[in-house]
Amino acid sequence: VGLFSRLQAPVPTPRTFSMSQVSHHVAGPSWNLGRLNHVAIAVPDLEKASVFYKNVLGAQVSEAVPIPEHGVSVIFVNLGNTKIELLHPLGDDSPIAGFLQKNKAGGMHHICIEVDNINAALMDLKERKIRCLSKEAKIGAHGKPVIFLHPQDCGGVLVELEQA
Ligand SMILES: C[C@@H](C(=O)O)C(=O)SCCNC(=O)CCNC(=O)[C@H](O)C(C)(C)COP(=O)(O)OP(=O)(O)OC[C@H]1O[C@@H](n2cnc3c(N)ncnc32)[C@H](O)[C@@H]1OP(=O)(O)O
Repeated sequence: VGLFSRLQAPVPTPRTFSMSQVSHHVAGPSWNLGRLNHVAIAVPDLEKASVFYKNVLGAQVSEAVPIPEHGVSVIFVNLGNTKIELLHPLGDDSPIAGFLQKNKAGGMHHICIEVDNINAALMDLKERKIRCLSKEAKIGAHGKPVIFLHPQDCGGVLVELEQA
């Protein structure tokens, strides 16, 4: 609720965020929200999903990349202005195993939005009682620091923030 009510609150002085070519309103006192980095989709069969995006939709699709620190294997689908991340569980306690148990056919798992200062975002969101799912930022799929925000505090959507 906090994140959304804050985004809807009147913004006194719109400023631009130089990382992106698009103008964005100020997201907080010391950090700014940027582009949509990716939409992540959990899939029960990575190979099948890869074939769908590559051969049926004609997208540019990477090889599968194991990311043991996050308990997932990932395939990146390049869409030009953003990416789709196809996620499959890796290891015994993958954070997406439960999601796939509940959503057998797979489904949209999270969105990832860039920020210009992940540590400032983390501190600010904690103060606003938005639950961050790790104590500090971890290195994400693109080699940059990321944090995840609890879906129950973000309108039912698991939100990842990535340092741009
Ligand atoms: C490589 C990296 C990257 O991109 O950089 C990645 O992708 S790593 C991608 C994988 N890593 C992560 O997801 C890390 C952050 N995720 C987590 O810490 C966890 O998965 C949670 C989001 C806290 C969910 O934990 P867990 O599955 O144990 O709990 P749960 O099943 O009891 O779910 C608690 C509540 O959240 C909801 N819930 C669970 N997963 C959800 C999701 N993906 N989207 C929206 N809601 C979700 C459940 O329906 C439930 O709501 P109700 O209580 O209303 O029924």
